Amino acid sequence: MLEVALRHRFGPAGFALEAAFATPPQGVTALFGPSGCGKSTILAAVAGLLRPQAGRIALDGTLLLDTATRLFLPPERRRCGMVFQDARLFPHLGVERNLRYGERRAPQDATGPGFEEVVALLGLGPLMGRRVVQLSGGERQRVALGRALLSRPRLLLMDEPLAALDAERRQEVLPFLARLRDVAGLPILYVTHALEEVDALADALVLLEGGRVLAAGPVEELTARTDLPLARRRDAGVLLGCQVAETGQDGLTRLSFPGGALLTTLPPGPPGTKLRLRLRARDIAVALAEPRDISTRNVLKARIAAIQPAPAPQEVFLDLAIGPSHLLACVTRDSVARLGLRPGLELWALVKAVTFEHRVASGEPPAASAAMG
Ligand SMILES: Nc1ncnc2c1ncn2[C@@H]1O[C@H](COP(=O)(O)OP(=O)(O)OP(=O)(O)O)[C@@H](O)[C@H]1O
Repeated sequence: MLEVALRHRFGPAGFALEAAFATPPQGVTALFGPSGCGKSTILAAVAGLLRPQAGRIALDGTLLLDTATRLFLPPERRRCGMVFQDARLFPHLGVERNLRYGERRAPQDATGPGFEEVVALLGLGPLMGRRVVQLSGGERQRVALGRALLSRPRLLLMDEPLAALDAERRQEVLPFLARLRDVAGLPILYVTHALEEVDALADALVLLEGGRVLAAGPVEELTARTDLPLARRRDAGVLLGCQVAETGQDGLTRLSFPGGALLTTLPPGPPGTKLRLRLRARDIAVALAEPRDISTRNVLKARIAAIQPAPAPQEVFLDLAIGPSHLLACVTRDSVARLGLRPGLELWALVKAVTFEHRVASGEPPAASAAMG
């Protein structure tokens, strides 16, 4: 677990950071927020590249920084692997020698995946004989991930590692990042602007604004809250953990979640594959009676748990309970009045589309949208 508590101001009237959060012991914690909210500053402080005016940082109980006792571990003793937006490989060295550089930085007694294992994990075999200039942006990032992992870090810090890539390349690298997350068994602090990356990779989220933490916790929990900036986005909606139940003869795949099931058109993997669905609040409608003779296949029995304000004054969020699971639907206040919607009311939720993200290291395409209409 990484524990971070920081206070820092750049100059008397400059940007002020005051942030505290803790990450789970393994998996990706995304630092998410608008430009200039302090994400990279936090990463720099954790790496030891910035000495904050006040703070304490501990990794699995070991102090990296404690300004109260003037403890400041230099960057090279923190055992943080870093991956930046640009791969920062040594251009004059080939792929293998870049990777070996990482390996040489690993402490003698450190445990972790070996050279061959990392090469296989990140699909680097075919790149081995190449020079850095002969690599695509996505390939460079994969080598940078390998180099970071081979230094056997205790923590990985990633500063927008996909931001410099086009959409196609991002999709190419995402599954490798997911594999690394699942195999490395380390905490990964991951700075991003892209919700798509949060959906695909993050276990926990730290939402930042103006140098402060607005909220921190499991991604599923934070995406279900209507009081956070995430709810103001067009793609606002809950993330729902699902499992592939079966693929029927009709070619539709049944995904089960606690309390219900959804049908999708895309084949998201063999039975048992775990996925995470983003159910956008704008893609969910409600009906008082079970709708018949409509094209929407995903019609779920639900109960209104709460009605909460939405960003637009003429709209609200319905918090819909389906067994133990919750969805958010965005409807107009006019619909609330016309249908007499109120907490406790049972109704039907019509899910018009889902976006799903693979959560398992599989090498399959990580993200896709499926409309079932
Ligand atoms: N060395 C510095 N001196 C003065 N101000 C700084 C310094 N480094 C960063 N800042 C300011 O601190 C604020 C936070 O910067 P930071 O890079 O942490 O934001 P960010 O959330 O990572 O932004 P982005 O998403 O655009 O990369 C910004 O207003 C920036 O201008």
